[in-house]
Amino acid sequence: MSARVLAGPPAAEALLAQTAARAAKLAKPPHLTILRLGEDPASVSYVAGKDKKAKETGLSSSVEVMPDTTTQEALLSRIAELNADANVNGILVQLPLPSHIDEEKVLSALDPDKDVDGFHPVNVGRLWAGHPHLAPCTPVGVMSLLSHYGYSVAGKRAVIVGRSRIVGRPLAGLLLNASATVTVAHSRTPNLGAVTREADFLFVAVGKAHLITPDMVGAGAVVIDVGINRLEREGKKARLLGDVHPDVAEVARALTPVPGGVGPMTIAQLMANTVSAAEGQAQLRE
Ligand SMILES: Nc1nc(=O)c2c([nH]1)NC[C@@H]1CN(c3ccc(C(=O)N[C@@H](CCC(=O)O)C(=O)O)cc3)C=[N+]21
Repeated sequence: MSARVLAGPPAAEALLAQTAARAAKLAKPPHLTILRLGEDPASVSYVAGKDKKAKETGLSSSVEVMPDTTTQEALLSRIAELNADANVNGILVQLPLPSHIDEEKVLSALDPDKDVDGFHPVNVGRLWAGHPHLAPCTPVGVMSLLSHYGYSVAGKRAVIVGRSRIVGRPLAGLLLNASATVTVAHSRTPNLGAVTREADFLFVAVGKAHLITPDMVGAGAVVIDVGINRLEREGKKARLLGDVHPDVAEVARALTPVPGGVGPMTIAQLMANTVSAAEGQAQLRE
């Protein structure tokens, strides 16, 4: 048996088409401002991808690059200006930030209604209270990938490996809101395989290449691989490896590939969140 491949691009295209239609109904195209500090190559490439996709989706976007020596004070004051600018609907501060900057402070400084990453404590609270407005792009993208391929998690056992702010934690909230029975495993979980084998839906977001091997997956599980591990190669493009070993395809019912699985959904969901932010702001003005 070989698992069904849950490809990201077709699901992302469907979400982008819906998002473009919503954007077109607004008085003007929603605007996303992306702040990037420094020249980390992965950040340069991700930010360029987001900017390009925004424009392809009929949104307006701009990228502001600040030096990696930017002080926290200067960054916070730019964020305050963007918060106050009625022409800016969404703000994204590309992570990771340079080590002299307090990430929590920066993320908490965003206007929660412009926080398209969904990392602000108000948005975390909305998610866990069961009524999300802007929730983190990767986990929301995972939920829409599942529904695109016809899967419902209601009443099913969902196991998440990883408890990050960006993926594990918010995914737990979303799955709970969708009526799954949710377990969050992490680096201190003893006998991880015994926990993951119980999953009907297994989500892995740890950042350890090929952590999940076939013996850790129950027959017929749906496996979502959120890991992106860069394997640098001499003189060649880095190879991307997931957190799930490809041989898991021999036991799982369905599996997302890396690359070409969850990654494209993250970007598509960022566009959807930008439109949601603009819609929310238009309602507040009514
Ligand atoms: N404030 C903030 N918000 C983010 O959402 C955010 C961030 N910072 N920092 C970095 C991570 C990473 N991230 C990805 C987005 C798309 C792909 C993606 O499209 N990946 C492709 C392959 C891309 C490639 O070839 O490198 C794929 O998996 O098929 C991956 C990773 C968003 N992030």
